[in-house]
Amino acid sequence: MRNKPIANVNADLLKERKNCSFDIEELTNLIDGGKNQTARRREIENMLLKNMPFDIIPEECLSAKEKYENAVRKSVALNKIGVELVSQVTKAKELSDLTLTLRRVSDAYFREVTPFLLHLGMFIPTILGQCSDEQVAHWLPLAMQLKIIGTYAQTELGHGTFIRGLETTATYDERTEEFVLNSPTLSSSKWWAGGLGKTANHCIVVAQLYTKGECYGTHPFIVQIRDMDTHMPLKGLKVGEIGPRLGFQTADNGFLVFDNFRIPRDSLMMKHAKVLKDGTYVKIARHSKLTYGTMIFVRVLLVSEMAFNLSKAVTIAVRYSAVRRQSELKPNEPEPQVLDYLTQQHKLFISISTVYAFQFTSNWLMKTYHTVQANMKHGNTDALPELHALSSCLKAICTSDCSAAIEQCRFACGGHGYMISSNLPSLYAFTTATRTYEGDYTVLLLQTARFLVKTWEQVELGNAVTPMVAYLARHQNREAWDESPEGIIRAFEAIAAGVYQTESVRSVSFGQSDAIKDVMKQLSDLYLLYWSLERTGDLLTTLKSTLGSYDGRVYERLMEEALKSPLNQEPVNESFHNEPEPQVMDFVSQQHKLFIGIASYYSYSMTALWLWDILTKVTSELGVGKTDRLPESHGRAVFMSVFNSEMEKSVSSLSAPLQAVLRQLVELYLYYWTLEKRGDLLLVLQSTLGSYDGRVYERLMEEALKNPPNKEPVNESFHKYLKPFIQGKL
Ligand SMILES: CCCCCCCCCC/C=C\CCCCCC(=O)SCCNC(=O)CCNC(=O)[C@H](O)C(C)(C)COP(=O)(O)OP(=O)(O)OC[C@H]1O[C@@H](n2cnc3c(N)ncnc32)[C@H](O)[C@@H]1OP(=O)(O)O
Ligand SMILES: Cc1cc2nc3c(=O)[nH]c(=O)nc-3n(C[C@H](O)[C@H](O)[C@H](O)COP(=O)(O)OP(=O)(O)OC[C@H]3O[C@@H](n4cnc5c(N)ncnc54)[C@H](O)[C@@H]3O)c2cc1C
Repeated sequence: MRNKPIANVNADLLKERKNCSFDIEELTNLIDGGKNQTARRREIENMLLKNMPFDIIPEECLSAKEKYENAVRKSVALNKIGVELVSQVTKAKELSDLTLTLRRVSDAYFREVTPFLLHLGMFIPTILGQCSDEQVAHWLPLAMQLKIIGTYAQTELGHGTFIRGLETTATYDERTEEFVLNSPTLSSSKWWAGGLGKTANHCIVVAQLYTKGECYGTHPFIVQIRDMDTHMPLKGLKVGEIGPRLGFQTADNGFLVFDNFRIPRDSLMMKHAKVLKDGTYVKIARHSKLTYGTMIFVRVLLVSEMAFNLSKAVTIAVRYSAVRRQSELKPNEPEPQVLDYLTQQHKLFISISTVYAFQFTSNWLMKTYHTVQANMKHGNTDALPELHALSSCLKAICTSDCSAAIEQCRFACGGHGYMISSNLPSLYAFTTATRTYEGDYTVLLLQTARFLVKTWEQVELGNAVTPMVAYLARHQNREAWDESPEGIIRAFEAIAAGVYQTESVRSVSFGQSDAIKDVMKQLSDLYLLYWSLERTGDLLTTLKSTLGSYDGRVYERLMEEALKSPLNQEPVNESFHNEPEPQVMDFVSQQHKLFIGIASYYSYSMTALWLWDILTKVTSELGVGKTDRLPESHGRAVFMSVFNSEMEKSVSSLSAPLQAVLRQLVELYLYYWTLEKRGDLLLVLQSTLGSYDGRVYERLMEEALKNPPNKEPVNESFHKYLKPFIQGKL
């Protein structure tokens, strides 16, 4: 059943909806994956609407502590319903649909995120992907029913990207059949894990595994960190909240430090490697990077997360643009809806098509992920490198594009878009973090480049490559392909666009009406055209250069091109008879280049005169050999102040017009360098990362320890909500 129409809807919005060229319900079904899925989603939404507590005071008006407690209160209520619903599900497909629906609907209750995000998004997937069958049988029911609450602690103060550089150690002690966890340095402190600060009582810890005196690299361990009854941190651990951040304010991201903390041998997640009782290390995995599996899974998830978050932002911006009227186009006529401005449409429409590009690609990527997983169950890991490259690339691009597009949506809403209540700032804060976490943007693109370069080598050797990269061979036959980074990136953009094109066409090819097909085709074309224009430079398949041609016929080509110029098609241009061409001096960009040169000349001359006076004094006092080069900013300050004061002294006797010109030059010099060097001018950095002494990790930890949530070992929401929930008494 469709949702009931709401009374008192803005007339402009009603008008826009009336103008829609297709059946909205049909598109809704397409997005949900079918009529039944739409009906099921609405059923769950309605049930949650009836049972979930809403905020009385807006989340953003609460203190950090209250925000966290409020988030726990709502998470517990949501998870109670979620656990109940999950227990009724029998099929894997139903479970994944349900999880997706819960994830989507949960956003109605959290402007920020739930402290359970890592439990659901990484703890459970890691149990599934890294535990042996017996371990899954033990841990999964506890995690699914939220009898335990977990997180994923891989990143440390000193290392996030370079996983092999992690410093936390897990040393096997065969006498007691335990691993001993240690954080040997400050930089080895675990940092960032969501839910770790106050909420989780279990944690997946990634540590360097040592047994019989040998290091076997990083491995995941499942570790209890807090007492199940009192919630107090266990002995041998220091755990807390890392402090305020741009977004994720209710995710209680935490730190964790180990001091000879002992855990049983079977805490090692043993799907891909085991340590026997006597300390013998046994490798099971056929591929050395299978322990990185959860990261691939979350990167795949993030493509759909970006589609969802951008869809919210662009819905907000489009609706508001229909309601908002601004500016007088014609006297005495009503102000137009801002949606009618072409420039506004330019901001919004590409975001709409991007949402569909992401969603279709995400559906396809998830299917690909499951196919590769199924093959790996039978021992075939051949497709893993490509899945890694593909998920890395798509995750990097979609998270980056999504936060940029949300920023555009905010711009499209003018000043009101800056209000927290518009939800656009929170959406931006959430998505901009995704560009960094689960693999930094640049780093992941470099992983993809590495794969492409290797593929390219195979192509050159004439070896077969997978269908997804077969175009590399096609390119090679047609023309000399540019193997520069731009060329590689361009090739991957072509893949992403290709997937979208084929998937969107495939998805709309059955059942759907012509009206929907038309709209989808338009969106698809818009996405392709937009990016073709954005990346015109990358799309030029030859260098298109007279100077860089393969045959080196530089002068011949220059002349050939010159003769093609339309100006050369007539011997005398009509401007000879009519208006003269402007002098280049009249172009502002030319003035920009020249005037600062003139101002600098005066500045240097004045400073030179002044410097000459003091030079002898300085050299005799310090000795020429000992004087260091002046830092750039100091030099610039000298130029400015001398120019300013010396100019004042010298201009007083000059005529008024010349004085005015010279004063303008002083101002130009000062303003130019103020703008050029504004970064250096911010003297008070107020930053843990940018302090003069470089004590980055010490300062991060000092700040974290000052954090109010760390003043009490157990937050009261544990006794009020978490404990009764975990113990089934709520
Ligand atoms: C209500 C319902 C809710 C439902 C859930 C909702 C979910 C919502 C979604 C959000 C979910 C959770 C929030 C997440 C919060 C954030 C969590 C985190 O950030 S966890 C930490 C993540 N950390 C990273 O991603 C680190 C990034 N670094 C790396 O991935 C790697 O270190 C590296 C790839 C950069 C390099 O690794 P390294 O070991 O140094 O590799 P080498 O250079 O030695 O070798 C490269 C070699 O390995 C291949 N490789 C690398 N990675 C993989 C992989 N994952 N799989 C397969 N192969 C891999 C690579 O291709 C090279 O191969 P060669 O053959 O040698 O070329
Ligand atoms: C909101 C949020 C939540 C998080 N949650 C978790 C969590 O739950 N669990 C967890 O374990 N972690 C978590 N993280 C940590 C996250 O995974 C890391 O911050 C991320 O992987 C980036 O690593 P880094 O911080 O070490 O950055 P760095 O690697 O130090 O990056 C700094 C700069 O160096 C560049 N750089 C680094 N290496 C290279 C290279 N090889 N080539 C070129 N450039 C390079 C990067 O591009 C970047 O510009 C979270 C982070 C955030 C922001």
